[in-house]
Amino acid sequence: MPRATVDITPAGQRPDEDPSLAVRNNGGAEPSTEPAPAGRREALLVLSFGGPEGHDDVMPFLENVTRGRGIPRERLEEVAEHYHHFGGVSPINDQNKALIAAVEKELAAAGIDLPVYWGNRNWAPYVEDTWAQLAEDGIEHVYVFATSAYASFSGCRQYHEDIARARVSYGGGPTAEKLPHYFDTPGFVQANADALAAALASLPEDVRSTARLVATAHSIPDSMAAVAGPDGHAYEAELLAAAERVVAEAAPGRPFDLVWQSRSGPPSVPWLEPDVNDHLRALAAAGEHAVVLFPVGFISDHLEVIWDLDNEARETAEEVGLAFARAATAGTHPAFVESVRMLLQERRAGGLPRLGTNCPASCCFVPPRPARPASS
Ligand SMILES: CC1=C(CCC(=O)O)c2cc3nc(cc4[nH]c(cc5[nH]c(cc1n2)c(C)c5CCC(=O)O)c(CCC(=O)O)c4C)C(CCC(=O)O)=C3C
Ligand SMILES: [Fe+2]
Repeated sequence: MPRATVDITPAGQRPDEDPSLAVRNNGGAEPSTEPAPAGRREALLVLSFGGPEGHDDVMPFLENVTRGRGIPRERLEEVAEHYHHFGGVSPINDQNKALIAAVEKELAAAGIDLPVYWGNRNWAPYVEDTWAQLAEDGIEHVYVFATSAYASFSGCRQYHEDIARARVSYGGGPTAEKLPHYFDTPGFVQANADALAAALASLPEDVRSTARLVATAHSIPDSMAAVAGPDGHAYEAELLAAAERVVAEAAPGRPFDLVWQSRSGPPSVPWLEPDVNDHLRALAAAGEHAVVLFPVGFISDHLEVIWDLDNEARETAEEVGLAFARAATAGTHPAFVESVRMLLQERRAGGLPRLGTNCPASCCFVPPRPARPASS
């Protein structure tokens, strides 16, 4: 089922240029430093990407993802094949359910009585439907935990827009605030560091101490990277900071590289480089014997991890003779789950937003592509 679209920002206009848009964009409100008022009915909303649940869902899902974003048809067909390889089912939905179950348990254990809801941008349960449920359940305020740890249009602003679209489609509902970026929380770092250490330990003993550590994240267009975060380029900066902390924890003193995966878009548009596969070839050519990839850019082992790394990158490594291991993502690691609880608690207590890790409601803004006549 393709979802209905609601334009919340006129083409080319930043959401902060028109006060009425700012009101409608309350979901993306500036992070507050007020403590939660006593008696306010609150909830946590896990807001994610969504993924298909079977073969027939794949194309409508991809059309939702890429609507208006100028991704060539051939790329869609290629990506559809990746999903069909897994029965048309993305693992991301089960992973989100597992995260929600773990967070519910964590909150209950800490004596925090707060319901947890789930909504997606691109597939059921759509955030618009979840929003109606929140409103009907009498929830007055929602803390939004987006399943991306970083700044960028795709990982941050677009989630603000999802909230705004849901509010517009319902005609109101709870107020909301997006929890800060969490790439540098101790629990996220610990989860990734434990996974990196385990992946290193899985390599043959003779290459363990020399294996090259390679962090990966989703490539984005250069133009999107340039406007990520309040001063631009925050996506790359935050990824570098996260990878540095993970390596400092798991393999102190060892060098690492940060490279990019899963690029789409037409070849004429520049995206962040180098691509992970090109990088593996370059490492082999430079005489390296082994690599450990750690996809610090993602929080679960969804399709772009299990296909683009476990399949494509592993194959490239084999071709060029590199021993290969891939570290797990944070998933439901207890330290990560604890960090989610702490983010929430900090905010409810009125703690200062963590400096440098909050996007104002207007940042990461990428003007929509101008409408083009449909080509037949
Ligand atoms: C930064 C970033 C994240 C991390 C932040 C976050 O997690 O939000 C992310 C996550 C994800 N991306 C995902 C899937 C896809 N992304 C696509 C397309 C794109 N991603 C982009 C960026 C990112 N993407 C961009 C700039 C595009 C081009 C289109 C556009 O400008 O918007 C396409 C279209 C086909 C293609 O071209 O690949 C698909 C199918 C899935 C679900 C996987 C599953 O099903 O398990 C997840 C979690
Ligand atoms: Fe993506």
